[in-house]
Amino acid sequence: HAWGYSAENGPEKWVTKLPHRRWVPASPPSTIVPADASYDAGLKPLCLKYDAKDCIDILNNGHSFQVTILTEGLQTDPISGVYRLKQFHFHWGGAERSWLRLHLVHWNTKYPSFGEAASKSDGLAVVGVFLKVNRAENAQLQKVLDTFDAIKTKGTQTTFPGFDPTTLLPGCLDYWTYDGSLTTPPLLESVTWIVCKETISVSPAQMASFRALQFSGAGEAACCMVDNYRPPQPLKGRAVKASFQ
Ligand SMILES: NS(=O)(=O)c1ncc[nH]1
Ligand SMILES: [Zn+2]
Repeated sequence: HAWGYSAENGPEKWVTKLPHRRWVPASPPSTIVPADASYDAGLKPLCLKYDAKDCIDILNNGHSFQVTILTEGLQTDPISGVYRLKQFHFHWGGAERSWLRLHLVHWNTKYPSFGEAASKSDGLAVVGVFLKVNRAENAQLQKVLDTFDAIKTKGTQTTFPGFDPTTLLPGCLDYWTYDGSLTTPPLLESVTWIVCKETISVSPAQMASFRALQFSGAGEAACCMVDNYRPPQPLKGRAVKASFQ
């Protein structure tokens, strides 16, 4: 049966066929990067270019919600080549763990499609941004939250035109980068993780909106969408490089 985040079908049950390198812990930036992160002068600035006209819709897929994009975006240099934004989504904690993470999922356009790229070691690049719960409301993020009534339950979606994902990025794009895997099944080991040092803010009320979404489908017993994240996994000796000193 389908994977999820419950005791029955959650991360402990995600049996992976291949020996997977684990993705590096994505916990609050203060702890995400082990002290052994090393500055790499060869890393160039993260250059994210998206076009608002390419945002098309927003979907509750039963694990998170994702905004699907038509065309490209990312050009950056921990990883040479042009990566195209495919979708972005979030992960967040439950009441006692008020944090959120934004993942902008890109695929390497040297491959014909996301599906092809997803199985290649240089196929995917996910930009991770941490959201910190502060007093300030995030007006850009609110545009995403305003669709939540229409995507409350699994399988619902609505149009979401004209949103520019760069408006969700922090001002400073210093980042850490390391090789890892998708954090959801099939946990493919094809992700170059690019995690921004700087966070963006979200208000407590906005945080509550995320938790009003449901894993469950309409007509099913309501199950709030919280803790939809994979617990941190060990670095397993992989180097984490920093684009900043
Ligand atoms: N959470 S993640 O960014 O690793 C991901 N994207 C697509 C599937 N899983
Ligand atoms: Zn994710």
